[in-house]
Amino acid sequence: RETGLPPGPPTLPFVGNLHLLPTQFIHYKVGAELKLGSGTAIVLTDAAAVKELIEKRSATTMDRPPLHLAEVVTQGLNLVTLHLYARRYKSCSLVPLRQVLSRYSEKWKILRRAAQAILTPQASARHLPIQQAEIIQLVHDLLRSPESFYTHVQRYSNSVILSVLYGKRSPRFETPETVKFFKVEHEWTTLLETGATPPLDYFPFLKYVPERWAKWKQVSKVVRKMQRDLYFTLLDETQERLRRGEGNGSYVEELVEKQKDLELDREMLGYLSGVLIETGSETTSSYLQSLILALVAYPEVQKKAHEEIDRVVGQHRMPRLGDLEHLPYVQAIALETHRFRPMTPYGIPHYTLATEEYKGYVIPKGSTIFINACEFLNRWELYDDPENFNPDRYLLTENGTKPGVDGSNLRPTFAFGAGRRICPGLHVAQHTINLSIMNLLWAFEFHKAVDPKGNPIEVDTMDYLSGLTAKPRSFKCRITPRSAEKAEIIELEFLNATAMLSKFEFDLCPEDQEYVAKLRGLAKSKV
Ligand code: HEM
Repeated sequence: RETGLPPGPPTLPFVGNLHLLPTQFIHYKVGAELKLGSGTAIVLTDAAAVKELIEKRSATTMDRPPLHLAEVVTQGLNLVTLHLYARRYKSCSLVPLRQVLSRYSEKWKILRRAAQAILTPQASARHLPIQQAEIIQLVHDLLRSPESFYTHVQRYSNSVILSVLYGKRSPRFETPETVKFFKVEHEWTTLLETGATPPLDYFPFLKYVPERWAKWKQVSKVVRKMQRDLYFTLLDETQERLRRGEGNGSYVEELVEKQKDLELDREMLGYLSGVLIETGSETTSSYLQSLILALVAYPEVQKKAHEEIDRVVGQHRMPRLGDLEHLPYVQAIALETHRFRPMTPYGIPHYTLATEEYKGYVIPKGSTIFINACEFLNRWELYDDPENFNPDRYLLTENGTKPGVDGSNLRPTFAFGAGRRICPGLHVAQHTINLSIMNLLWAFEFHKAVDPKGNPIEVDTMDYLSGLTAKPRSFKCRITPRSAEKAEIIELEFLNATAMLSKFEFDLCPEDQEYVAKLRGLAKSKV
């Protein structure tokens, strides 16, 4: 360990602290500075440090660490992982380094600029009608088969994002696009898991092991093919519909129309939109699964939310986004869920483009920076009883901190990252989240499931899957409609939503067509 670095645990020869990188609950296990192979990783556990280093000094901390697998699989076109120094060109004497660097940062700028097109609140608002119709299907699905809530939520998040991006929805969890997405996502995240491949980014010579001995190279090719098949089929279908004059205002249509101005070639267009499905789908569904888990574990929170929603929205109609400003407790639930179980507990790592100095410590150029949100969002000095799911804290102070404590370095949007890499899907995600919380709590009570002897089955709010995003392991719960009148309203609203949903039901496979027709027929017979 070089002098001047922040303190960290003892290192082993060659690997440094690589062996300490846990695969599960990473956020509870590591401290301030780690040596990863010959590289350095800094773990920020303080909101002031995030504000200073990731926001104010964003120009030098905006990069992502090199991820050779992403290079191989997406050939430098994954906006999330795009590393501005393309290592594979570094030693190439034919192309001057500066030219290569500027080509890469140019590519990132182009992709990011195009992604900003859905970042603005105005642009996101355009997609509200389909988001509003999709939440009605989720509520209807939960009414019909509440035991499948885990996959209903996954279908819903995936369908919202496919509708927003490509104008094409998924009415079932078994809809071919959704099945393909989950298959690709599974293969891709398995490949990226710590330990699944040799540490290629810390020991670059491993990249040159011939394919017959490096299974990861074969798997990478398969994943690349699967991703391209999904991304480019969806892109081609959207372009074809646009040519037929059957556009419905999706994000990709807008990109296609502005393709020249945005300087996007076909490859960039395909990957940009594809990567947005990847980032937008499971983040939102994991958030909603965490929310349901917390609601089951904390019935008193539901009670308060029910009282507020009944007072503002009443019994006779479903909530709309416009109700949100009159529902401070619901807004507090949204924030508390982000604090209680941040979706990316360790953020998505940043990487320094230049050496920085912070509070007397040196952060060398080329350091990976993790934001340990989970640690500082659970600090006893800042929060009252932080291990408790208690939305009331956000009614007392803006950032949920104890009254009298300085919480000015925190921000309610921290869950979406910070600086120049802040999540571009923030507004789309917040609309989905807010519509979901209001409607789920208007319609249902979430209880513990009971075993055959009638005893409640406890839920464990710490039982999460391994990985860099926080997804609760599948759990059991009982979801019941709050009244017979509400159940009837849900059937009626589901029928009324047909007009909007069917605008997004292009080229459905015969099974999907049969499914939506049957579902709507059933709803008709009930109203
Ligand atoms: C609950 C929902 C979501 C959460 C909590 C979330 C959180 C995050 C976080 C923490 C980052 C890293 C920011 C940083 O590096 O500082 C990020 C990046 C990103 N998110 Fe989200 N996100 C969500 C939903 C979405 C949605 C719906 C989309 C797309 C429509 C999206 C697209 C992206 C993209 C493309 C990036 C990479 C940006 C870049 O590297 O320049 N996210 N998100």
